[in-house]
Amino acid sequence: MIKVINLTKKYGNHEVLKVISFEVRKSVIYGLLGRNGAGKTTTMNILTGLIDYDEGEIYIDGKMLKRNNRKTLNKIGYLPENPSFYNYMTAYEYLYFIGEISGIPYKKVKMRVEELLETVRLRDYAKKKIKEYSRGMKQKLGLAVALFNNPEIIFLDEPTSALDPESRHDILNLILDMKKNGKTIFLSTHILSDAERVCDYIGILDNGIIIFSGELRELKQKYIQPIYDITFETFPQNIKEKFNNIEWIEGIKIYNDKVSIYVNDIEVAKRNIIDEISKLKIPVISFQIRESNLEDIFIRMVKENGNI
Ligand SMILES: Nc1ncnc2c1ncn2[C@@H]1O[C@H](COP(=O)(O)OP(=O)(O)OP(=O)(O)O)[C@@H](O)[C@H]1O
Repeated sequence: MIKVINLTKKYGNHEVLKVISFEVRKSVIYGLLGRNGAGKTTTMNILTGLIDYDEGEIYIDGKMLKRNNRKTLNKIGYLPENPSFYNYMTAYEYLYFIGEISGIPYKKVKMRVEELLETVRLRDYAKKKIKEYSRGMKQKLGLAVALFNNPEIIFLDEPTSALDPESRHDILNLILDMKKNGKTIFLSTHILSDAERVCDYIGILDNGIIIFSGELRELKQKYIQPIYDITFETFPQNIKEKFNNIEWIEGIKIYNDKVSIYVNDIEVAKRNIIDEISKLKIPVISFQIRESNLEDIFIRMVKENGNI
């Protein structure tokens, strides 16, 4: 559905996209991951025809984006990171306005507005002024706008960032519904747990290149690694220093009193970990083993790419 070949983009001397290639199949959710400033929004803006690129080729549903702009862009809906609306309008008025500027006959606009309010579950708030909307409601309205022309591909830039957990949950469910309806969804995010929940495919953008593009399942299988999560009663001073030279420990991550120990030889670890922890002489509150999640894998891959 989307094919990007050797795409490059510079701002002055800053090579934001050094050379990136990836493919997105029809009716899947593809998540583009990267740290702040990695070039996610730049990629989105290029793929939605908002900004130009330097070199490379982009195909949307088999048609080259540059040569066939208007026709190709009709297949696309876009929800930018910070959508702006006319805040003095109600959602009804705003969607009617979008219908009018899209050149759709009035009767059809009315039907479409009703449908969309239902789809994004805003019907009960449709007569409220947008300025009174929460961020989550504004995102839903943004989704309705992106869906207005019934596009085949929907681009969502950081759709859940800055939302509270309940609104995030709502938006993720709407994204899953869109996939069920056959849409192809290309989203960018740095909330890795959200990507893990909804994405079938993942692209990791780092230092101007795509260091992985493929199935999330495949990525998790490739990077499967046991991790011990341990919560201590007090901050474990010097744990890094003490555990650094242990061969079967690959890395340690500390968040306050919680420590994650990444292990490369589980059999040796099972026999030795309790011993090593007891040497610290700090009371342990909880102790469990788990497999790596997308966040663990992301950090490891970016580290291997030389950026941490
Ligand atoms: N119009 C511009 N002119 C010059 N530099 C720009 C421009 N837009 C973006 N950049 C730079 O390009 C890099 C990539 O920016 P981009 O917004 O694409 O990153 P991002 O991955 O979306 O980050 P974030 O998660 O913070 O939104 C950044 O270093 C940014 O400062």
